Amino acid sequence: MTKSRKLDMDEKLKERFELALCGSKTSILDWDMVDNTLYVSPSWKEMLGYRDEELPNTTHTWKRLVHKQDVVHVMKSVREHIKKHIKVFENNHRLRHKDGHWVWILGRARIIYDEQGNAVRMIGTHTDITKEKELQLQYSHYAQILEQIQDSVISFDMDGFITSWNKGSKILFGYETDEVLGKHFSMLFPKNTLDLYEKMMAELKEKGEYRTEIQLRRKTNKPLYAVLSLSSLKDEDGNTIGFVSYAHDITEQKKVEAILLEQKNILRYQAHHDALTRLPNRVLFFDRMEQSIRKTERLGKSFALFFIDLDKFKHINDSLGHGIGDRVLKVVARRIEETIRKEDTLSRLSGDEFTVIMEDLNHPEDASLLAEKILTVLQKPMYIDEYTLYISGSIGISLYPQDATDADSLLKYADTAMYKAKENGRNTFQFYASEMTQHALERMAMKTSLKEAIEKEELVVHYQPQMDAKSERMIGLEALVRWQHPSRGLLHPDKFIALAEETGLIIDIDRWVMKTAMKEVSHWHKEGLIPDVLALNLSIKQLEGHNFLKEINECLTAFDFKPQWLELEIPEGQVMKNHKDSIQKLQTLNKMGISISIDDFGTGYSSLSLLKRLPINRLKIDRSFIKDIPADEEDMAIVKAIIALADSLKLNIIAEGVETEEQKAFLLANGCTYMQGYYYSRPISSELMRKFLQKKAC
Ligand SMILES: Nc1nc2c(ncn2[C@@H]2O[C@@H]3COP(=O)(O)O[C@H]4[C@@H](O)[C@H](n5cnc6c(=O)[nH]c(N)nc65)O[C@@H]4COP(=O)(O)O[C@H]3[C@H]2O)c(=O)[nH]1
Repeated sequence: MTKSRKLDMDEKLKERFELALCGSKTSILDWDMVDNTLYVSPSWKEMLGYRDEELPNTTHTWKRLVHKQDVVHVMKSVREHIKKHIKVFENNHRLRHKDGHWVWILGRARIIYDEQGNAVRMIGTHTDITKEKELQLQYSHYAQILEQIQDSVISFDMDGFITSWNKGSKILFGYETDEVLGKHFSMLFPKNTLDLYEKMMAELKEKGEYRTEIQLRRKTNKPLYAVLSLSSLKDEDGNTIGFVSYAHDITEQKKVEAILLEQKNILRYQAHHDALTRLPNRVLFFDRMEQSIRKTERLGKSFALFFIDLDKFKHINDSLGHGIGDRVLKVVARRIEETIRKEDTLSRLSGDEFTVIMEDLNHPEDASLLAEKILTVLQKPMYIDEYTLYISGSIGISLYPQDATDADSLLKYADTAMYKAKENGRNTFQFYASEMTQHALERMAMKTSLKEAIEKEELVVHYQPQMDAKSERMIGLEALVRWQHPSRGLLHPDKFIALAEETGLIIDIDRWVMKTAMKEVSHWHKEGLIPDVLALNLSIKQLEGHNFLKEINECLTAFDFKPQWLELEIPEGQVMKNHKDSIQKLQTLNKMGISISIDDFGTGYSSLSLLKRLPINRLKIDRSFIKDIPADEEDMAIVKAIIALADSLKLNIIAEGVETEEQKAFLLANGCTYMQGYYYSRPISSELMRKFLQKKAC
């Protein structure tokens, strides 16, 4: 082959090479080591921002552009390749671009040796790997940052198994990498929070991220609170391939917060409480007043405000000193606190002035009962050191909303009333509206005398017959209590039963009526008279009493009274509030053969389901529905509906308050044959009833 032909071929080969590499980031270099010339393809110069003619094809060109720091290791690699220590030359180095920035190059080449084994030529490629290098550097920086940060960064796969664990995680959780890789991420959560963990993972999977403040678990089990951020890890196509967790330790911050909160609470407590008695002070008192006003207004109820001032407290302070005075105030605070209910608020306004907000007031008289109790506990002797002290208080009471609807006025009025109480001789209470005091005092006097009435046997039982209007035959009699008051004459139950119920005296009254009536009726049976069934009014309080079943059994035995002679009437309004225990008792009584009837039926809105559950034999139509028959069509419709209801529930029915022929006729026409009322007889004394029965027997 001629020399010119060979040169031609070389040129063509180079051209093909150039063509093949065109479009890639790779250029050719051909170093003739004998004459030290360097051929570089135009794309090489282009890669560095130069036109072909701007750079001479000499090794000097490369030397001029290479980074000083890289020259040594490039040349070292070349030498090692020449010596055949490495098969292929491969090296990364930087060349300066015309605009000054550095281009990272991957150089690959091979040495060509002549027959004597001398290196004569080195041919290879230069590839621009700047982007890859930058990415690699960036990645390595991120990896270093991740490794160095103090916070925990953990990744885990879709099934929750840990796939990476940085140094911060070791610090935070105390586990070495090999202790946790492949373990489940949930191991970092306290056992009692695993529910929370499940919820968190569900939300993370749904939304792709989750952030919370949470308690986590260290290897040592020492408390760890962290801000935990979780997010999903995605592949190039956006599919979730796992999750990454970032946890920042806030344990110390939490501790500080807890201390600050405690201090804040202490300061708040101090600002709202009296240091001596630990009761709410004036500030908190007004706050509670506002709350009570809002609540009471919403519920449409009322409350009472008590202003309590100790009588002659100054005297104790002056004569025995403030130390003793303070201890007296503490005792007073404790005694009042133990007397009021939990929902009431006792405050100390100043010195010896206390207030009580008595919530949820049903009757203003309840306030007088509490005032009386407070006065009583205050009067008990106090033993302080060697002293036995007797103190008393004066109480003023104002009522929301009757007296005023704002806190300031209520306090002012209670204060005014308290002064009136002092004027009236101390150790007493006074309502702001003076007629209330009168009323309360009357009721209290009534309560005392009612208590005595039982002991003094001032109560009497009257009986009212119950009739079968079809046959005009007597089917039973209802016992109704009366009070033979020494000064006020014969009092009917409407004057004292409500008070007896409020004070609990109803239990004693009902017990007394039960014994008296059973004894008398049993006697009549024995005499051969036929009183039939005795109906007794039963207060729910009596039914709820622990001994009620025992007491009834004792009466049955003592008076030889057959259970089927007895009927117990429970007012519908009280049945509604009844609970399981009482229903069981009624069932027991019913099984014994005692009848149960619902009194005043139609006034208490009892539900059908309750009626079905109760062991009832009879409904008593309330007399308010009978009163206006036949004038009131609505009442007639109600009575018809009650009769139909009793019919469908297979219950016996009786109407009370029957006074006229028309009422009787209406009831008979509509299927109610049993009646009770003035039409037949008013309630009469036992003496008259006995005569009535005797006449009937003849
Ligand atoms: N206007 C009018 N009234 C009639 C007529 N027929 C009967 N009455 C009255 O209606 C009341 C019927 O008793 P009640 O509904 O059980 O209603 C009773 C009952 O709920 C209660 N009560 C009476 N005695 C006792 C008792 O010993 N214990 C308990 N817990 N409550 C009792 O007091 C309520 C009232 O008793 P009383 O005043 O005796 O009133 C009785 C009776 O006198 C009538 O034709 N016209």
